[in-house]
Amino acid sequence: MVCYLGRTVSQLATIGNSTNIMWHGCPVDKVERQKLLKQKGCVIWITGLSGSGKSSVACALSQSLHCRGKLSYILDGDNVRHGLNRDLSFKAEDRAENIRRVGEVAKLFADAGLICIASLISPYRRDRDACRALLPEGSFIEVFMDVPLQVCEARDPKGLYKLARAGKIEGFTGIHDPYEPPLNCEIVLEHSEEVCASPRDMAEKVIHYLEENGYLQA
Ligand SMILES: Nc1ncnc2c1ncn2[C@@H]1O[C@H](COP(=O)(O)OS(=O)(=O)O)[C@@H](OP(=O)(O)O)[C@H]1O
Ligand SMILES: Nc1ncnc2c1ncn2[C@@H]1O[C@H](COP(=O)(O)OP(=O)(O)O)[C@@H](O)[C@H]1O
Repeated sequence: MVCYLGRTVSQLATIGNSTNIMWHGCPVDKVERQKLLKQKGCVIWITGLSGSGKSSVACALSQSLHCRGKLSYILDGDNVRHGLNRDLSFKAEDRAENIRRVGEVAKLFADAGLICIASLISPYRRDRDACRALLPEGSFIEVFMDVPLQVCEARDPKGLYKLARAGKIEGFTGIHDPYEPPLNCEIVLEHSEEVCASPRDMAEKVIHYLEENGYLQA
């Protein structure tokens, strides 16, 4: 029987198209990294329509965590599509692959002990739930930007809704393509005529959740 690093070759695995692979552990693990950072790794997944405020809340949250001496990192859909996911379109299957890849990266960041803030439209429940399943129970914190389409379209900072309405963009979320709101997410950030909260106020609601659930301590 062949051994490698004290492991028998029979522990080789096939994952997808990757054959004969073996997971390597290390004495410095997630627990040690969390002690170093004095926080618990997790994924804060911000989902909502284009223009709902995902990036604004993500930035405000990262700033607030930084002021508390906590290390976070933002995976923003727009930004990730400039590099890692530059090969993906907005067809449903490509959006699914976008979310799958970001979910796997977010899982690695959480394992590194980081507070990973993922802000993507991520319109399909099935894709978001698949990301949730990658993480230990409680480590995937889904945040829904509950902002009506009318408000998002009135904001339209990039003019994309206008282009979509003019037929110059096809398959735009909320206009041509669907958005499936979460059915039981951890946090809902509402913005309506009655409830007007700033990105900072919204971020503080997420901070409160993290404090209450012990993520801001090792
Ligand atoms: N067809 C279509 N539908 C929706 N959004 C579009 C589209 N084409 C380009 N954009 C711009 O891409 C940003 C969304 O990228 P995401 O990776 O978050 O989308 S998804 O999760 O894969 O659905 C999104 O950025 P945000 O406005 O910050 O959400 C848009 O500016
Ligand atoms: N809570 C808020 N109240 C008012 N305007 C907001 C709020 N959050 C974001 N905005 C504005 O809405 C627009 C879209 O915000 P953004 O964070 O880019 O949304 P998304 O990332 O979901 O596309 C921007 O012009 C931003 O300044």
